[in-house]
Amino acid sequence: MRFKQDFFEQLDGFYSQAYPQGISNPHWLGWSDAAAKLIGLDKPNHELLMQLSANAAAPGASYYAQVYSGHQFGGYTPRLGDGRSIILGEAIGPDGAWDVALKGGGPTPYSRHGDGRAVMRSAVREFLVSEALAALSVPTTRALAVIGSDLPVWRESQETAAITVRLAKSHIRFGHFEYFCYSEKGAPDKLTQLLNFTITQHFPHLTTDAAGYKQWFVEVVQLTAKMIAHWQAVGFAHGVMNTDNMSIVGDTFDFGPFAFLDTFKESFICNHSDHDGRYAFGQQPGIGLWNLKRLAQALPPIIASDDLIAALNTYQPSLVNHYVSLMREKLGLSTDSDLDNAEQEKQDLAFISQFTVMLENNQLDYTNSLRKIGTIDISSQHSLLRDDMLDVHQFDSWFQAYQSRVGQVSDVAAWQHERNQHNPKYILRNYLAQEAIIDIEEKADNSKLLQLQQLLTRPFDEQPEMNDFAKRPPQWGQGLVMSCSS
Ligand SMILES: Nc1ncnc2c1ncn2[C@@H]1O[C@H](COP(=O)(O)OP(=O)(O)OP(=O)(O)O)[C@@H](O)[C@H]1O
Ligand SMILES: [Mg+2]
Repeated sequence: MRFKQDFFEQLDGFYSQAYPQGISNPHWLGWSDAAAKLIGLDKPNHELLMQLSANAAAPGASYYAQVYSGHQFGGYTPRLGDGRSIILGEAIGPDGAWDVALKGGGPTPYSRHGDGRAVMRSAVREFLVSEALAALSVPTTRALAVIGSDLPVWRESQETAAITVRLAKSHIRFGHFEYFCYSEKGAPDKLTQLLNFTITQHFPHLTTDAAGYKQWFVEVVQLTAKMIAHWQAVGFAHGVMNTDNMSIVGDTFDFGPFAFLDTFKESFICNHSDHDGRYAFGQQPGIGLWNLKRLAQALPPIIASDDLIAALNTYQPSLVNHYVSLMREKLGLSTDSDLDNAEQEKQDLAFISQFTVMLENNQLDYTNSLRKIGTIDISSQHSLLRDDMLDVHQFDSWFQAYQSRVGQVSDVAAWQHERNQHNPKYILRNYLAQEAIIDIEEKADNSKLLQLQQLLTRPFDEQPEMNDFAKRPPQWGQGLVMSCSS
């Protein structure tokens, strides 16, 4: 790894030095070749294992923990900071630099009462889902590796520690801006310094002046809208959308109790601690806006309020626009119609919503139902999807509208093939991750993890020998809810 240290060198006062502490008996549980490529690495080796398990120093690394705050479940916590994630620096790759962080690397000055560690089950889940989302083209942080150990850690019971090696274009969160607005004296200076750094590093096409700041916030709003549109389209519930888990570059960030939908359910809650459903699947678009408003509230010292409000007003149309275009690809709704764009979008959104309501009413699996679109011959009344319906009348009337919206399809096989490029066959279902974790826990066997990882790097490919991984969860794996004690 070849590092630069821009954050460390330019933002003194925005972090604390924090050295990771090694874990005993480190061993690779998983390694991502695709993530490795991003920072110019090839295959894992012993030297890297020692460095990334913090048993040896990584040449050129600085080791620091950033300070930030955040709104957690609606309430403001004035100081959080990296309590269990230690950044080595920005590793230089062929197409840009990536922060390398050891998540679970040991205590930092921000650990409060925590031990700075991550348990194996949560480290494995973060590793798998980062790479799975990337393969689905969802904007996300990446995971280079997950490293197991025999270091005991205590949660509800004794578990073992692991480290996820996270790669992020940036670790700057909405909460960084909140912290320097509310907690630091002379906030405008610090906020300006942070914003100038953010723009120079991550929005280099913008200028670091009033015009650039204004446009920057518009872009943050739109990147966030785009990320959440992807979540809604792919059926991903994040679970902990606190402002300290919202990345300033619009990447999915911090994987705790996340879940992909099995059965489609707007009110699906994946986080055991989320009693009111604040972060339920269907709430995510609204929470995205709520979080952007909290970010905007921290910015008036440096950006005019009118400009912030104008940018926030672009959120909803931008999210709808991205969501509808992703769903059009899934359903095969072409856009060369006589209607004007806005009217077509409105009609399509209503049509898509009828589709998801129908899935919910019929208690159908979201991913598998969409995948069946790729088996439909639009000129035929019969389909595998129809066979799944409890209420065929509702389906038939929806299908009639679908037929007229899709129109003539001259090459059915090509149309179906195209749908399969947008509707994954395989997602990281919670029960699959759980099976991989149980094998590691009980048999020290990571082969299921490796198999899953391989499978999920090609989620759109048929891979018929892996059919079992596309099945709905067995009884024990339905509606698994994860706790935050990770
Ligand atoms: N075991 C732990 N030890 C110390 N601090 C912790 C621990 N678990 C969580 N924290 C801290 O509590 C806060 C909220 O935790 P949260 O689960 O959102 O983040 P995280 O998963 O630890 O890390 P990140 O947001 O970097 O992915 C963060 O400041 C985090 O560093
Ligand atoms: Mg977090």
